[in-house]
Amino acid sequence: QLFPDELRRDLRNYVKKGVSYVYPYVEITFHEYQVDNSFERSEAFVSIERYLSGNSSKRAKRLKANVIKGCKSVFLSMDENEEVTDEFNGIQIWWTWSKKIPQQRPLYSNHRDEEKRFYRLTCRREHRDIITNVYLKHVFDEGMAIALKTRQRKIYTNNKMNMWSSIIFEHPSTFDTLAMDPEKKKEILNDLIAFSKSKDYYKKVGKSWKRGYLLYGPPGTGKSSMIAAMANLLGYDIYDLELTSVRDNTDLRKLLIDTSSKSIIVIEDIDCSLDLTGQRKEKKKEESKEDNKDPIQKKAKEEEDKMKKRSAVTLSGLLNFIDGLWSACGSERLIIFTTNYVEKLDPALIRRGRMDMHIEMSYCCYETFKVLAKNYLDLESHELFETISQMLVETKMTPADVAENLMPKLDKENAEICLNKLIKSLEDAKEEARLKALEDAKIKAEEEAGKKKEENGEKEQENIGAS
Ligand SMILES: Nc1ncnc2c1ncn2[C@@H]1O[C@H](COP(=O)(O)OP(=O)(O)OP(=O)(O)O)[C@@H](O)[C@H]1O
Repeated sequence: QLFPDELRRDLRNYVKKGVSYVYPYVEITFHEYQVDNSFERSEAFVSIERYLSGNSSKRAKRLKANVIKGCKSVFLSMDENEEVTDEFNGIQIWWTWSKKIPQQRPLYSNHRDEEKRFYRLTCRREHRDIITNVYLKHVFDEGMAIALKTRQRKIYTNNKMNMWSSIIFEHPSTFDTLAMDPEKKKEILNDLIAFSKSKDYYKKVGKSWKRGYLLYGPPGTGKSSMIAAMANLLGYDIYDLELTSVRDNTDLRKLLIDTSSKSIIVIEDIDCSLDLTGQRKEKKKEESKEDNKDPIQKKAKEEEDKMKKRSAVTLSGLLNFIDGLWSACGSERLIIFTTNYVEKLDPALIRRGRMDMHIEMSYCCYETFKVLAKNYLDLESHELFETISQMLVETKMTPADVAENLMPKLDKENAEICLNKLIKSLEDAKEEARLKALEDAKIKAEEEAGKKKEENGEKEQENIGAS
């Protein structure tokens, strides 16, 4: 008690210095909160926690189990004062988790004033450089990768306040369940995997790390299923952008900035979203054609136009969104457009470089059918396959319609009943197509006859005028 405070402090410092002189180890401490009044956990601490969760669950004897918000599995971490050993390039590293409780508690304290949690890394002094320059980067990268792998993925959509709102994304579609030509599927799969591993390549060629896909084809051919399969393959979030709800280009840019890396930005049915079709010059011509349309079609067109007019996003705004300067914020991103009418789109929007890969999702072929039969009926072959194969050549049916027929509706519906149901549907579709072709031919003939009559009438008028 008589020993003065200053002397005690000096003495402690000298002892520490003396010990560190002979102590062959270096210690680095990572606190949970870098600044005392910060509410955000330090990124380094969180990464170490993730990294050690895999490591410590194998080696530590006492573990804590937590369920973390946004994480899909139970998270294991080492318990207090537990030590685990890690090895990196033949070097041993020791990690401990501990906490300090201040002796004097402030009057108004929160939980972080009470205990200060930290990880401590210990390594031999001669390894200091490799640990600080290489090992720690490895720990942070691994921690980040584990966080991405174990997080709950989300699907976002833009709301009226021009912000993203999200729910957990749990679509079951994968490349195994996706029915399409196997060669094409393999090509897309390889392209995606190559993209996800090309960080350094994109840096080398001076391009931001993103890729555009255009998915086109009739409704029900699996465009949305393909997007879900892509997201599941790469572990990306999805941002489903509803362009008609975006007021103008500034709002579009804001939404872009608010997206995260490792994500897919989707604009579905882009031909219906905005007046971006590049056919504005032909509008007048089209308008005269509109007058001849039947009232229901006309009304639908008017509704579509009204939706488009609500937004002031322009084609150039959208092009900037895809590959302007702002698009470089964030990385590892796919931009996907889907459309049922690829010919309606402005060529500038879908040129290579913007939409790097154009993928046609088409009507069901035999290969597509075989995947669906395997998925829905667990069938790899059947005597009716031959008949179906021939019918699919003659009749156009979307995979969605084929799938609907293959799905057993009642318990008593077995595979054969479902296949026969499909055959009946294909026959009906074939007959329908035949009748429609006849009807179209009749209309065309009538139109041509009408045109001829008009021309003859005009000629007669001219002759009368001349005479
Ligand atoms: N190629 C496919 N592989 C597997 N299932 C498919 C495929 N195409 C369609 N389906 C089935 O049909 C349903 C509808 O398909 P999906 O929504 O992916 O089509 P789409 O082309 O996006 O249609 P739309 O253009 O109307 O949005 C899916 O839920 C899926 O069950």
